[in-house]
Amino acid sequence: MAVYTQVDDHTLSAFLDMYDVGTATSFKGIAEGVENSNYLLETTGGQFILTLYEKRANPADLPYFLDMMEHLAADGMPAPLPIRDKTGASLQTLSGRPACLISFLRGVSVNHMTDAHCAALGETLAEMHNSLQSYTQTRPNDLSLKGWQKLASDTQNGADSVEAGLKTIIFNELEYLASNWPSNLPSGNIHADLFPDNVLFTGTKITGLIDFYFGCTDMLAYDIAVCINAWCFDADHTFQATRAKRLTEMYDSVRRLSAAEIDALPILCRGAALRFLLTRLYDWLNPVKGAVVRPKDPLDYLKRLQFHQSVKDTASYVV
Ligand SMILES: Nc1ncnc2c1ncn2[C@@H]1O[C@H](COP(=O)(O)OP(=O)(O)OP(=O)(O)O)[C@@H](O)[C@H]1O
Ligand SMILES: N[C@@H](CCO)C(=O)O
Repeated sequence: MAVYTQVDDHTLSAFLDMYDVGTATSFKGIAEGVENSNYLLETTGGQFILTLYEKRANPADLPYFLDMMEHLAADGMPAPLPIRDKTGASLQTLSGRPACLISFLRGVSVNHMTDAHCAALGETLAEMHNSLQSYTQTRPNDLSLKGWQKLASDTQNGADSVEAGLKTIIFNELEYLASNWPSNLPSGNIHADLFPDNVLFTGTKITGLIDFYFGCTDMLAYDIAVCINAWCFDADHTFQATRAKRLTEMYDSVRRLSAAEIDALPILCRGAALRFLLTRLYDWLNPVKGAVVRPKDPLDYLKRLQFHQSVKDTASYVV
């Protein structure tokens, strides 16, 4: 359960006094998520999510994430709106942690992804990228090549205990990516972790994009590659080409993909697969003491990586 920091009623009421949101009528910890403590809060003024940022969040990055959400929400995108307190600040301190109140978004995340969900995702992702063109803050992607190299070193002693030969696979892939990683593709601010649990749907309409805490400045097409990995494989790790094609087709209908971006999709998908393989491997080998949440299986992303390595041309991903 992702509630690491408990907030008592007295502390909550003093916190809410700083805002114009009324008084609490319901306050419950949310079980999903692993990074931060999240509460669902209902007040006489509406429904909100209260997040307390835990140790892995770098406080210096929080204004970038919150302003990104605010920019998107102000532009009509289905992103949470950080609520400003009576002094105009959206970042606060609560129970010794940086904390923020954001608007509650309706919708449910899907476990069974369909072509229609992926089409909606492609369209919304492109709209988000277009909107973020006018978001002027930047944040380097610390989970790109350099970050992967560090994670590979940090996990090299344990990798083969998870799967024989995994260490060699990781280092060979890193060498390939380091020599071939694209550098001249259109870039901007991206979500970088738009997994199904971070997208809320009502039917096949997207009503929420959440969890912007890996947001960063990188190649826009890398965000598509993250989504292809997260949305276009079945539970048995079989690639679902039609889903990927609907995703890229609808993306392209909103923001035209250049030939260079399309050509780069196979390598970007390899990089994105390695990113989640490495972070999951690190978490698998370094479980947090007392955590109830089970680490996610790194090998899901080894299978995706191996699929992308086998791809001969971009026809697998685009119409
Ligand atoms: N604005 C929102 N509107 C509705 N529900 C939300 C909102 N923000 C978060 N949630 C709910 O809280 C849960 C956890 O949120 P989030 O994914 O941001 O947490 P996290 O600890 O950063 O998770 P992760 O492990 O995915 O990084 C979500 O799965 C969702 O159920
Ligand atoms: N979405 C990630 C966790 C947060 O980065 C994963 O499934 O591995």
